[in-house]
Amino acid sequence: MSQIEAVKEKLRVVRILKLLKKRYTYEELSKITGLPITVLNRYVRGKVLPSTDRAKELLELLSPYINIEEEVRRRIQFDEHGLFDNMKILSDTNLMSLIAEEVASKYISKNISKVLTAATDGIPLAVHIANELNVDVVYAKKKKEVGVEKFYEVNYVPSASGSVMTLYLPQWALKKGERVLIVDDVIRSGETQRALLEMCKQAGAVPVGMFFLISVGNIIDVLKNDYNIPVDSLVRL
Ligand SMILES: O=P(O)(O)OC[C@H]1O[C@H](OP(=O)(O)OP(=O)(O)O)[C@H](O)[C@@H]1O
Repeated sequence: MSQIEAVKEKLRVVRILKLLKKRYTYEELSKITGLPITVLNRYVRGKVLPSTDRAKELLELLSPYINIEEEVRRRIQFDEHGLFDNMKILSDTNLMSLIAEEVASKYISKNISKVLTAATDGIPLAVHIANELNVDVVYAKKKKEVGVEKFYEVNYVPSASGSVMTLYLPQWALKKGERVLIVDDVIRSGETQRALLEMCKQAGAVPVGMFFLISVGNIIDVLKNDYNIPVDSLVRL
């Protein structure tokens, strides 16, 4: 294992502990890990990192207690209009990092050169995944910013609106031949995602896969079928 990989593993353990700390007390975590509360507390507060051996041990001991999908599901609470507050998920940088690590491990060998999303809510997840893949992140916006010379532009009809919208991306942001991972927080009708795929087409870029935190209905299977690329979501509603 390289030094960087070892550090990443240690940071992963700290992230897992931080997440578990939201549901378990230090006493409970101490029983699970066999480590004193003071030691666990120092890890959680980022004061020290576990040794390489201890990080491995902790990963094994803690894995049965961690279920990222459940963690996301637990935060989805629908209101009377059938909507939910996704900021309960997107605001948790620790959770986002853990999810991004999993997604990146699937795509790390796929030579991704850009992560592409649509503003606004796709951005936090896209940044975390791009960071893990060590590539840049670009996002299409719903308005034309001044100061940009040329845009890719795609019209689409978002499910809820019933009116035509346009997504804009500066042309410098996506180049011919680039290998693109498309991500977003939620996919419902898939219209936003089809617009992003169309943007890749305009640029001559290659969509390599798609990942969503939450998908509604069977849209994942529809896109997989239509585009013949891996399409996954962490939580299916
Ligand atoms: O699959 P679809 O039916 O296209 O819906 C999914 C899109 O809807 C949400 O964005 P929204 O357009 O609400 O914009 P926002 O991120 O600025 O809230 C979400 O972030 C996705 O981009």
